[in-house]
Amino acid sequence: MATDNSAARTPLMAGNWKMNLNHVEAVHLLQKLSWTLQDKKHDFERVEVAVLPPFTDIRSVQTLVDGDRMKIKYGAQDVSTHDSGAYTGEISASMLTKLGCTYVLTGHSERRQYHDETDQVVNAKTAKALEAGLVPIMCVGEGLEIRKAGEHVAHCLTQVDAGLAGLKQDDVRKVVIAYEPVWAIGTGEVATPEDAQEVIAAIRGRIEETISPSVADSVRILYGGSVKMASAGGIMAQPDVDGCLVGGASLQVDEFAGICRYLDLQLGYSS
Ligand SMILES: O=C[C@H](O)COP(=O)(O)O
Repeated sequence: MATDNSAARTPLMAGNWKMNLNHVEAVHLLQKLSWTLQDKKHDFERVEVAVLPPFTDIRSVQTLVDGDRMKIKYGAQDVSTHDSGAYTGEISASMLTKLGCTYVLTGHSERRQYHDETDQVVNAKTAKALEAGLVPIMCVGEGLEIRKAGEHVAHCLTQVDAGLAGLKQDDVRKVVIAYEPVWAIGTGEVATPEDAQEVIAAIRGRIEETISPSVADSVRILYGGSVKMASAGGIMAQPDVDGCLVGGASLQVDEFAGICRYLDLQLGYSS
């Protein structure tokens, strides 16, 4: 087992807006989120907050974040495996860097499922993101059948191994991994905190074994799947969970702000 170094890993709450919000709605939501968190005196050093808008909103988000000197970070939901050229519809990692993105999702289950992204494609996207100076949030997770068969840990570890294949140790240290059981995404079914801890601890253990204990201690591993304000505290209480990747609830400012403020809410500072 890796040493418990959880205190040294800054929790990350990332809101994946998926294919929602036009650029006007995006600006409105982000302004409201920033005001809400500032009103509540959110400490961005203690819990990092990021939003992942659709590509078409990123320029507006950049202008707002820069103009208002917001501490909220942002990123994209996907990236090309190519650098440039005749790849119609693709967006390169360097284009995202130019727009001030910090993060990019790779291997989200909706990309794997609806766009046939293989582990090899996820690996190539993760490598491209790192090359361009982005932080990949690489997603892994099992479907219901795999969970029912009790093969969820092995399945996720295979995805982790393949997604990180060939990366340098120092690059792996920068990667954020998100464990998202597919059966819990957008369904209202939340994995229990213990379910999340089981897989996330196994992922950390695998990185310790195959890469190094120090990298395993540094890598942030998030949980995603129907996270709400009410469930965030229990999930975050698990020693290996370093944050949440939030879908639906990130479109509701009060819910997402509540998730970002899970520490204050645990302590009873609700207003
Ligand atoms: O990227 C986010 C995940 O797919 C979770 O989505 P959800 O919170 O709507 O279940």
